Amino acid sequence: MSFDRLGVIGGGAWGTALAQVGASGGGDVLLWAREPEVVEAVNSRHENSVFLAGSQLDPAVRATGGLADLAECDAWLVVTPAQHMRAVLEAAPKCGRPLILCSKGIEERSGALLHRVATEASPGAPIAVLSGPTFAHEVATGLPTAVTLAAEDPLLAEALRDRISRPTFRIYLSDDVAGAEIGGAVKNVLAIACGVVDGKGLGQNARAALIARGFAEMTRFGLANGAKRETLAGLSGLGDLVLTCSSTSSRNFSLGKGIGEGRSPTELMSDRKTVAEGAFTAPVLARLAEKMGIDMPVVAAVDKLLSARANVDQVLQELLARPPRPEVH
Ligand SMILES: NC(=O)C1=CN([C@@H]2O[C@H](COP(=O)(O)OP(=O)(O)OC[C@H]3O[C@@H](n4cnc5c(N)ncnc54)[C@H](OP(=O)(O)O)[C@@H]3O)[C@@H](O)[C@H]2O)C=CC1
Ligand SMILES: O=C(CO)COP(=O)(O)O
Repeated sequence: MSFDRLGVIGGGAWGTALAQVGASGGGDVLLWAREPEVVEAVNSRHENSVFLAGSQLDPAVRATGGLADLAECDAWLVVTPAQHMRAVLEAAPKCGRPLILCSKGIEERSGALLHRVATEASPGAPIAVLSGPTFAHEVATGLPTAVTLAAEDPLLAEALRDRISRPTFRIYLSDDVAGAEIGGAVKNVLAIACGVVDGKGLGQNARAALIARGFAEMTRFGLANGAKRETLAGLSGLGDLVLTCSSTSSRNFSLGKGIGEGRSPTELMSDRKTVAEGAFTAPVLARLAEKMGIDMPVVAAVDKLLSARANVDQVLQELLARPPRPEVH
């Protein structure tokens, strides 16, 4: 298996940063973006001034607005927002190229993890998942980063790793596709909660407690959905949780911070062009947890805040009034 020419589906910050990684080792990359101004900026000025301003791209990254052009590529990195992945893959040519799913979320209407969505939209395509603590702007400038690449087929995983990894973009392999996806999806919801704590001025003790208790929720949900404990404790789970819960560089954390400062979630969401995936994952995750009988109080609190069924003081009071329980269960 060799993947000389990579396709990237999605011209947001992360798709653009991954395109840069894919080109930095000397291979060609074709980036599909919906917006003509992104295609034009990448092809004529080697930048994506809309979603990743300030990063100079390798000239080997070319952009297109035509999904059909991806048929020329040997494998596709799929980097659309989670809720748009199905529609974009359904519209893409059906040529069975390996798909590396790089988005983080759960499909709202089906409750499906993204590898299931991709399997349904692109039947027969081999699937891998790339996830981890990866702010796009840091990756695009070549700062050291490590990720999990999960695939059921070890030969596919190794071939993809050999094509994509760089000294500053280290790839650790796994066979736990569901585990890699669940960590990335759940941490976005927990990052909103940590942003609320910051915006409300609840202190760093509270944030650390939320990260640890949030990790317990991620673990319970993951284990009930086929994830391995060690994947959840690795880069794509705990690693990404720590990154996203500690920085205003995170869109999810910033959304939560705004809510904690007293702004309305609807107003905050309508103002944004970039995606805060946790806002779409929270309702479906809360619904799945309730249906499966999995205790996820922080996720439920974020869902209530986003849907304006409760305010910050009310969810805080509810969380603090929960009966005492053993830490490990
Ligand atoms: N940014 C990051 O640091 C990281 C992001 N991710 C994940 O990558 C995924 C993409 O995020 P990111 O690159 O940051 O996105 P951005 O917020 O930077 O950009 C939004 C993206 O959404 C696309 N989009 C908007 N509406 C649609 C639609 N109807 N159909 C298809 N695409 C649409 C935009 O395409 P268009 O240009 O055509 O408008 C654009 O590519 C998310 O799941 C995110 O969680 C993962 C790791 C790191
Ligand atoms: O997934 C990310 C870092 O790993 C990016 O986080 P945000 O989407 O919250 O910005």
